[in-house]
Amino acid sequence: SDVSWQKQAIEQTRLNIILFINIAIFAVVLVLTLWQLVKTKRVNQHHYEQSVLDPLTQLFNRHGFHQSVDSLDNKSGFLLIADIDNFKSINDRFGHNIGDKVLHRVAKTLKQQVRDSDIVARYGGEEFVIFFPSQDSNQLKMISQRLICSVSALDFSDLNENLKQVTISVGLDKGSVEANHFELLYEKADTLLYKAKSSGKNQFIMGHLESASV
Ligand SMILES: Nc1nc2c(ncn2[C@@H]2O[C@H](COP(=O)(O)OP(=O)(O)OP(=O)(O)O)[C@@H](O)[C@H]2O)c(=O)[nH]1
Repeated sequence: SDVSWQKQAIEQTRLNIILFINIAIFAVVLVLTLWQLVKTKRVNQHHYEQSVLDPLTQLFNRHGFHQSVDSLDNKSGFLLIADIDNFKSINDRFGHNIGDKVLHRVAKTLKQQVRDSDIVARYGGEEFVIFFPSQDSNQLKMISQRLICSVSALDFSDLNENLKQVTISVGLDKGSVEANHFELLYEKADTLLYKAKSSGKNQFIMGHLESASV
C-alpha cells in the first residue's frame, strides 16, 4: 500500500542519513589521525636535528659527528681538523656578532668544498672536524689546499671594512674512527694542527707525509 511504501521510504532515508554521518565521522577521525601522525613526525625530526646539529652553522655538532661516523661501514680514512686562525682577536676587534658570522661563513665554505659522503662537524668553538672515508693521500692534500685557499679567499668586507681576511690552519692524519681508535687519531691530527699553527698558520700539515703550505 501507499502508507507502507512511504514508511519504507522514510526508513531508507533515515538509514542513509546514519550511513552518511558514520562515513563523515570516519573521514574526520582519519584526517585527524593522519594530521597528528605528521605532526609527531615533524616534532621528532626537529628534536633529532636539535640534538645532532650545531644551531649556528647547521653542521653536525660533536654528538652528530660521532653518530654519523658510528653508522659508517668503512671506518678508516682521514681525519682533518681545521681551526680558524686568531679567532680570539677577530672577536675582540669586531665583536662576537661578527665572530659568529665569520664562523657561519667558514662552516658553509668547508661544507661546500667537500663531498656529501664526507662528514663535516663543528667540533668545538672555532674548530671544525671532517672525516673523509678515503685512503687517497694525494687527493686529501689537494682538498686540504683547497679548503685553506677557499677560506682565505672569502670576502668579509661587508661585515667590517677592516676585516680583510680570515685563515684556517689544518692538521690531518690517516687512521680509524672506530670508537676505541678515535681518540688516538684525533690526538695525531690535533698535534699536526698545533704544528701548522706554530709554524706560521694558514697552512696544513698531513701525518706520515711531507708538509705543504700556502
Ligand atoms: N663569536 C664566537 N666566538 C667563539 C665561539 N666559540 C668560541 N669562540 C671564541 O674563539 C676564541 C678561540 O680563541 P683561541 O683558542 O685562543 O685561539 P685563536 O685566537 O683562534 O688563536 P689560534 O688558534 O692560535 O690561531 C675564543 O676567544 C672563544 O671565545 C662562538 O660560538 N662564537
